[in-house]
Amino acid sequence: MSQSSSPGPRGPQQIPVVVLAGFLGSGKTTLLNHLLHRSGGTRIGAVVNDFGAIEIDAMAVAGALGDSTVSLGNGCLCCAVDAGELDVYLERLADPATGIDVIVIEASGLAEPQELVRMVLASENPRVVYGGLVEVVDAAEFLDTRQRHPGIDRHLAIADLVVVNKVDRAEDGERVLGLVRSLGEGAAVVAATYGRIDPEFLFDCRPSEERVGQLSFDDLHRHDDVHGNDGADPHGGDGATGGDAHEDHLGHLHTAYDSVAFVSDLPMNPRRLLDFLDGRSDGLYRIKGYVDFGPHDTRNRYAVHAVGRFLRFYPEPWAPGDGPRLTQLVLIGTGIDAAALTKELQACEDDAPQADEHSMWGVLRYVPDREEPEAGGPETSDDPF
Ligand SMILES: Nc1nc2c(ncn2[C@@H]2O[C@H](COP(=O)(O)OP(=O)(O)OP(=O)(O)O)[C@@H](O)[C@H]2O)c(=O)[nH]1
Repeated sequence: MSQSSSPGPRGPQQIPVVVLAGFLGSGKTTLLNHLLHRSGGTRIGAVVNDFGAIEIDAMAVAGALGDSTVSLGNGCLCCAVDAGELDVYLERLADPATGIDVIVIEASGLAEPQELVRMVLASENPRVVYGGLVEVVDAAEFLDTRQRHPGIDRHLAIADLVVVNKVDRAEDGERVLGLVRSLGEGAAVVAATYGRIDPEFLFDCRPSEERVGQLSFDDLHRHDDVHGNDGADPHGGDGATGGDAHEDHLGHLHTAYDSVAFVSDLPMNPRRLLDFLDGRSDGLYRIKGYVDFGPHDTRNRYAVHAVGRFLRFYPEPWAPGDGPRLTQLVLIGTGIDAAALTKELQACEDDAPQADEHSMWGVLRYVPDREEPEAGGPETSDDPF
């Protein structure tokens, strides 16, 4: 491999840029929040990329980061943003005045990691250096996801560190770990729940001088055949956010997915929303956002996460600075009908002034025990890291 394909050793003033990738809902935001809470004196800057039109992930990390986070919404970073645009953000975060020690790019769950690596390597900013690729795997969903998208193997093959997350939910965590190890081609593999890994893993996951993850020089300079073919119909979906199958990113995961953004200033009826969620199709793989149940719970908004058949609500008190009380949801899936979904969600709106008794029971069934941290929330104090 040509030496010119690899970043040189980190200079004294250089800030590593770590790419944090992984399929939809695997736990990237949860891991990023863990790092933010547990990184001690290390100051982390984050670039958060949302697939949907509402920047839910950025909302989930912004509280912890303030001005150290920049958000690149509405489309996969791998295609929607060019290297020059990313450079502007890296420049801002790498400014010595920010005091940032490491930058983490949280990719959307449908981004192609090799494209992101390429973009970081293309950065002309002498203050940043590529810091490695971390892939988060959802141990509970991995076997199914891999069946639908065999191209995912390729993502693991170029990773420097693979975090096999959600081992608490996996039926056979050991099998998934073994499989990931065999696909990781030398990457460090670490099991985790709620992304709780030792931050040292990440900040030390810089590749050696000889390699950029498992990417070869040719991989990095060839656009055509590095994407792998996952068998998904690149023209699937109705052409919303993810449907623009451009020649350059034909075969990218996101070309088979569409997203729908739903915003409402009317409260949602909890029973109707639950019926909607319980009846969601398998193609509707990921839902995330915040729900206002109005009179059914005037004190809290509810962060909602659906990943495959997994569903959770996380109540969080409304804060005075939250602005108008809105429901904001992003729905991501294959073969979804945006207009029909919007209509179904509109049918969940409810401006009745009073809550009926027990209306929240269905929702509360999906509120986790206290020890489960919310994707954007604080962690329990007995975390090992
Ligand atoms: N049971 C369990 N749930 C987890 C774990 N890690 C994350 N979750 C939950 O999984 C859901 C999705 O987590 P996120 O961190 O938002 O996932 P993500 O990869 O950022 O999602 P996208 O950005 O949409 O791709 C949330 O409800 C998390 O609380 C885990 O180890 N175990």
